[in-house]
Amino acid sequence: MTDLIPHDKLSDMLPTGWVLCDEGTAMEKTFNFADFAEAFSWMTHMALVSEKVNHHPQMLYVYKTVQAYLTTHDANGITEKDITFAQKMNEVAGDV
Ligand SMILES: C[C@H](O)[C@H](O)[C@H]1CNC2=NC(N)=NC(=O)C2=N1
Repeated sequence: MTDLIPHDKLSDMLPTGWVLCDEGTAMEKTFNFADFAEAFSWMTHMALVSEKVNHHPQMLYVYKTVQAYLTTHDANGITEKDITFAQKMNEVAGDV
């Protein structure tokens, strides 16, 4: 079982652009890409990464904007897995 990160520690651990939501049980970020192809390629890349690490974000796209949402369902809150995955999302997306 992956451990929940204590709520008071969470804010300092969020990667750039990510914010807490759902009463601190999840985190989200909106990515704005140059065009649809960029957005969807990134989503596909992240989907393949999520399969590799067995941790799956929620992603909602509207044309070239993607809202990413992370929580650890098994723990009903935010764990290291979410923080690490969010960092990876930022890294792959670049400065968007
Ligand atoms: C059975 C499977 O390993 C689990 O359901 C994994 C899959 N991907 C997951 N993704 C996320 N975001 N949270 C989980 O708890 C989780 N658990």
